[in-house]
Amino acid sequence: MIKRLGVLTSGGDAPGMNAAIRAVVLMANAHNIDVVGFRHGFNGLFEDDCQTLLPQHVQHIIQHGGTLLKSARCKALQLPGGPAQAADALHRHQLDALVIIGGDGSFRGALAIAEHYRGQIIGVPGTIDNDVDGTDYTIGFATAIDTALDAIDKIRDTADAFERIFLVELMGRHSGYIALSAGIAAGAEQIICPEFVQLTADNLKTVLSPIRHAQLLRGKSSYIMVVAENSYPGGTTALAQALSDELGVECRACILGHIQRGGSPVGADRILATKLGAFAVEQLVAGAHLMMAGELNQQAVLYPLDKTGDRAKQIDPYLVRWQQLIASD
Ligand SMILES: Nc1ncnc2c1ncn2[C@@H]1O[C@H](COP(=O)(O)OP(=O)(O)O)[C@@H](O)[C@H]1O
Ligand SMILES: O=P(O)(O)OC[C@H]1O[C@](O)(COP(=O)(O)O)[C@@H](O)[C@@H]1O
Repeated sequence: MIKRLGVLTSGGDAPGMNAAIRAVVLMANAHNIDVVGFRHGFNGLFEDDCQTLLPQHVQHIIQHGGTLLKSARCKALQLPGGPAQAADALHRHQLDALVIIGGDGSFRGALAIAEHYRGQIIGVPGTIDNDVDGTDYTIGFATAIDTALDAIDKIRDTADAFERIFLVELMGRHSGYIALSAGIAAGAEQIICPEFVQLTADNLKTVLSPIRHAQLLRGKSSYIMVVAENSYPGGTTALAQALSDELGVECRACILGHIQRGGSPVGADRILATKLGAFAVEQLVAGAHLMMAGELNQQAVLYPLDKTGDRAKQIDPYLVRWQQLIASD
């Protein structure tokens, strides 16, 4: 029987986290469950930084980016004794369950706490990277794509005017979901992400040949390469320099950075966050433990928390083939 539950947002913030907090609080309220929100991710457990969350606290936050509870990465949880200390805090607050809104890193932290915690734990996937198994999409991904797209469209205007080659670096840590999706939607000539190729200074040929081919075919014209972060040693600026040296024309790098994490969540993220936040609470009430509330084929599903970081989810093979086809033309 759940009487009190804790909720926190952890890791990289993602648009839609507020919508997820709102859904958790409103669904808990419908089940007469009290909610305590911990601030600054897991740090809130160590620093006793928390607040009661009532329905009026989550009114009109669905449209806001960021997170009402703040987010952070937490070193203390990774120190020896950290998970036990975090579990003690949950016991002290008499919490029967904890909802963690974050990515697979946060879920690893949750699993570490679970070894010492007597209550139930459930995850809700919130990260712009979409690199979590057990859910087709993570909260924040759709908004990050639209934000990146808006920027790339603008870069296209200036690239067209100057007939320049641009490398636009997008986030994703070690996954290419954002780069592939935004690159496809922007009509980028090339997309470079870890799933396609591991680039080094010695194997630039795969990147150079399509550019040279396009130059032969079209002459001087704008050319946009969307590059997932961590795709090249030294980063995208170094890659732009290496390409400039090889091609003898200036290639410009644009690092989009944290802009991709901000902004009002798009409709798809608000809906996903609402569905998964509400489902997480319902499933806790039904007894779920060490699971993530995800969505597969439009169905809310439970997925084992310890499998969410397996990297089994594949980026769309059809779009990969499409991109390879057009990159060679
Ligand atoms: N193996 C682990 N043990 C304990 N805590 C962890 C572990 N891995 C991640 N965490 C916690 O989860 C936090 C968020 O993880 P991170 O990978 O940065 O973000 P995300 O949840 O978005 O993937 C970390 O700062 C850390 O406190
Ligand atoms: O804000 P920071 O700490 O520089 O982290 C940047 C990283 O966070 C992200 O924006 C989101 O990643 P997580 O959701 O896994 O934390 C990554 O795309 C990026 O690599």
